[in-house]
Amino acid sequence: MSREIIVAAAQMGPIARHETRTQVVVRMLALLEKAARRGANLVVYPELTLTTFFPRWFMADQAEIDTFFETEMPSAEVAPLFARARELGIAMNFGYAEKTVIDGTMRRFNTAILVDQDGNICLKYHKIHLPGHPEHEPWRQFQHLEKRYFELGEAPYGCADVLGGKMSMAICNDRRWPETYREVSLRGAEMLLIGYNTPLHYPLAPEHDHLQSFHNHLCMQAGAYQNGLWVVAVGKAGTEEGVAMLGQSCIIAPTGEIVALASTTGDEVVTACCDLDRCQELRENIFNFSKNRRPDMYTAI
Ligand SMILES: C[C@@H](NC(N)=O)C(=O)O
Repeated sequence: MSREIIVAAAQMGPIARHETRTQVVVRMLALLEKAARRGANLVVYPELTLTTFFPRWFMADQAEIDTFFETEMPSAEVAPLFARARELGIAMNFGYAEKTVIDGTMRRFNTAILVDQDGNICLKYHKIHLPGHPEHEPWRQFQHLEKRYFELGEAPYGCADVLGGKMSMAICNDRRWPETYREVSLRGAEMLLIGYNTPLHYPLAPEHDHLQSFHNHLCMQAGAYQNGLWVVAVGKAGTEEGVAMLGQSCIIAPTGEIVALASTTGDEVVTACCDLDRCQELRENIFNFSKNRRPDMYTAI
């Protein structure tokens, strides 16, 4: 089997609060068709793809909060996306807010799924680094209440065999942590799929606002290179409900080079042919873990 796959980063422009899941799926389908015309085998969408980034609002009413959550996947609204991707033989990754019963308890997670080319969900991930704050903080221009609306994921990063390669997922803030890349790399991942929603304004350190796109690429390019894996990073971009969100969705080679980069902040597909064997360029050389890594010396972690 060929180790080259064509990957599409399907950036989404803003999604308004009033937009329905059905309207969003129409946009996702348009991106899927565009990716298919470019021969894509895998399409990657943003974090919380199906709705606006609702943690920007404080809501006290759980029934209102739950309108942003999915209780089944594929839901009736998302089923046409699954059906079309399966028909085209395309695997996909997207994020959504998940409400699910585990051991008799209602749980809520910021979730990503990997759907294989036959339409089966082969990997699910619950975000483990939840940014923001749990209480209403009116001094902020907008809220970031992920710590209020979601619970921390309790399972480590997973890895699945898809399209002849080993794929892992992470979500948004996870990409800033070096442990994320090392964890998935040690678990064998050759490609890491990341969706994000990143406001350009960071209320805790506004003096860094101008560095958002630099920090975005800095951590992912370093993570790709230091672990010898492909990174596919896809944002929900543009001005969403008055909040400017980072675009710059990209595909990064194991060398750390950006090989595809979105140039708008709207719905846009960028593609790259990714040879999974290129991971060996790093893993057999400078980052040959078994030969050169010194975990016995890293006692602080
Ligand atoms: C602010 C935060 N957003 C997110 N959705 O996790 C990040 O980009 O790190």
